[in-house]
Amino acid sequence: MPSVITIQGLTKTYKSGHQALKPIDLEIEKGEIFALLGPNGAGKTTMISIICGIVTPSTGTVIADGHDIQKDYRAARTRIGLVPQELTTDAFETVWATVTFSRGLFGKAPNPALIERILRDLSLWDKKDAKIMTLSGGMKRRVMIAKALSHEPDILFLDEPTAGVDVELRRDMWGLVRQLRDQGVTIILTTHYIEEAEEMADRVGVILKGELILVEKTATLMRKLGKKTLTLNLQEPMTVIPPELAEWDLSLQNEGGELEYAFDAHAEKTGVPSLLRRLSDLGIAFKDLNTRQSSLEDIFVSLVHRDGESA
Ligand SMILES: Nc1ncnc2c1ncn2[C@@H]1O[C@H](COP(=O)(O)OP(=O)(O)OP(=O)(O)O)[C@@H](O)[C@H]1O
Repeated sequence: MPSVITIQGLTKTYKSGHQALKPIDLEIEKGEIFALLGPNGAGKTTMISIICGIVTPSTGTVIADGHDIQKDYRAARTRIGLVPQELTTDAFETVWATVTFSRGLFGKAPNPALIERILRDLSLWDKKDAKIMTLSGGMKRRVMIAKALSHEPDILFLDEPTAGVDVELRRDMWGLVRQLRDQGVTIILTTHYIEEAEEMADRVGVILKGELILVEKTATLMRKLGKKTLTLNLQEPMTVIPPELAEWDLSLQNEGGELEYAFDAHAEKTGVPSLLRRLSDLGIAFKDLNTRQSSLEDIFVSLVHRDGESA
């Protein structure tokens, strides 16, 4: 896939002296959904703001759809739609006026048919004459998306699109993002909801303390770093793990009622059959067993943890 955004050696040190971004190199592929995942203060908004021309980088370059975001700002910015975290819309305007005005800001000719389609796609059509202040929080978020799409960008940035929205609206947003991707829009979203990245993104970038520590296809990441857990529901609770089982990475859960074994599902020898044989030899009976693939959340927590240890 050709890349639609090329970031090279991008850094940002704020006037306060705080280095929000360490040198970042990243290619965003055309038509992908890329999730930038990181805890609060990791540098996600800083990175997006630089690409969208709101914050000036300290060093480095960003090329968006063939245009340097600093040297060729207007051309680059026209290709990009931004849905910021904060609602930045005039409360007294109507939905129709504010979305139409946004398109005009990019010097594009009026296109009422397009605005109508965007509002219909976002289920905002019956609110087109409503003043922004009368809308619910979820509706206001949809208006922010409509504004960002009004000038027909090829690249859409969504900064924490579902922070603080209810589960239903989150699902709606996900559906909408997929629909946009199917129309050929490249989507970059920031999130600290792991579930969102796992569910939505083709690729994930993990940013911690201004450093992009990992970029990987979501599926590869899950496969590579993912472990499996085997849980055995014991017939009789255990107080300690017998020394005969020391060679397996076991732990007791639920007051000794469950024996858990964490293993690498891709290893040639998982250790599962030999564990089950040994349990049988020791007369340890279980009522039920199940295995669970570790989620992106487990992976993320272990990465953050690892980073904390090395810091
Ligand atoms: N204008 C500024 N001046 C000085 N420091 C700033 C400025 N803006 C952000 N920072 C700092 O840079 C770091 C990265 O902030 P940024 O907003 O990019 O993080 P984030 O990953 O988007 O976090 P969140 O998920 O909370 O939005 C933080 O430590 C923040 O305090």
